[in-house]
Amino acid sequence: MIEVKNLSKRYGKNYAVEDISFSVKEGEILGFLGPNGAGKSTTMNMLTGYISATSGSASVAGIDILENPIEAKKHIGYLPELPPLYLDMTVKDYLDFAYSLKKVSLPKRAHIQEICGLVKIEDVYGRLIGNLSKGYRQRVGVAQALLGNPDVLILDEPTVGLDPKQIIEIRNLIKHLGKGHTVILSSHILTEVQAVCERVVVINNGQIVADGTPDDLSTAMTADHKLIIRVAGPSEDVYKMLSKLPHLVEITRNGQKEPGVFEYSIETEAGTDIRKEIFNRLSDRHWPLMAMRTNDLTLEDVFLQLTGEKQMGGRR
Ligand SMILES: Nc1ncnc2c1ncn2[C@@H]1O[C@H](COP(=O)(O)OP(=O)(O)OP(=O)(O)O)[C@@H](O)[C@H]1O
Repeated sequence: MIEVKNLSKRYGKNYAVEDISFSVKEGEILGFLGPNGAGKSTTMNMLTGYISATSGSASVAGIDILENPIEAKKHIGYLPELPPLYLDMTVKDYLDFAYSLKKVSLPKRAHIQEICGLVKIEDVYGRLIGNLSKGYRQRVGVAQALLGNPDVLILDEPTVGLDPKQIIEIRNLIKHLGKGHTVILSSHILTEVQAVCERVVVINNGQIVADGTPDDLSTAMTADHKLIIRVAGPSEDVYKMLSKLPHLVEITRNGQKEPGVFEYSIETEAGTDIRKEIFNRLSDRHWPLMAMRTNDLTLEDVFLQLTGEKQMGGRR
C-alpha cells in the first residue's frame, strides 16, 4: 500500500532524512519510532506530499506521491503533529469546511455523521473547537483525516500533549481504525508502538536503524546468548562447571533464590546457543535445572542499543 524507496530530504548541508526505504502492507498498523528530531515529521510530510523530497520516491496505493500528488492525496488522510484546527469554528462548520476543501464526493451529511460516530464526537458536534479538551480536539483532527474515506491514515505523534485517559482513548481509536485502514503512526514513545502497532520502523538521525515486529526486535537483540538459570546444587561446584562451558563470555553468580537453589547469569558469544549443553551437563551431575530464561530486553533497551541514545527525547 505504501512504498518508500531511497527517500532523502536535505536542508542546506544537513540531511533531515537520508536514504530511507520501507513498505507498508494493506491493513497494517506501522509504528514510526524515533526520538525528537529523528526525521519522523519530515518523512510524513514527504509521504503526504506536504514537502518535496530531495531524492528518492514514495508511492501510496501505487501512485507516486511526488509525481502525482493530487491523485495520491485522495488515498491519504493526514493528521499532522499540529492539526490545522480553526478554534473559532464549531466542529460541524470545520468538518463541512474540510469536506469541501477535500472535494469529497461521498454523501455529505451521512458521511460526516458516520465519521463523528466512529471517533465519538457526536456530543460536541455543535461546540466551538476552541472550547474542547485536547483529547476531543485530537478526535476532530482524526475525523478530518477520515473525510473521503482514504485507504491510508498517517498520524504524526497523535497522543502528544494528551492526559493518560485521553491517550488510551486515542490509542484504542487508532487500533479500531486499523481494522479498515492502513495506518502509519509516528511516536517517540515505545510503549505506544508496542501497544498499538504490528510493525515498527525505528528511525534515528534521519536513518532507519531497525524494521520488524515489536517482538522481532526484542528477540533479535536478545538472541539466546544471554541466559539466566537456577540450579539446585552446590553453588561453588556448579559455578566451576558452568565456567567451563564453550563460548563463554561471562558468568555471574546472582545468589541463593530459594533454599539450595542458586541463580547464575550466563553470557556466551553472539550467535551461540548453549541451552542444550547446559541442560546435559547439569543432568549428568544430577543437579536439577530449576529455571532457565533468556535475558529479555524490553523494546526500550532495544531502542537504546539500536540508536546508542542515552535517553529518549524529553516530551511525553
Ligand atoms: N525546514 C527545516 N529546515 C531545516 N532543518 C529542518 C527543517 N525541518 C526539519 N529540520 C531538521 O530535520 C531534522 C528532523 O526533523 P523532524 O521534524 O523530521 O524530526 P521528528 O523526528 O519529527 O522530531 P519531532 O518529534 O521533534 O518533530 C531535525 O534535525 C530538524 O531540525
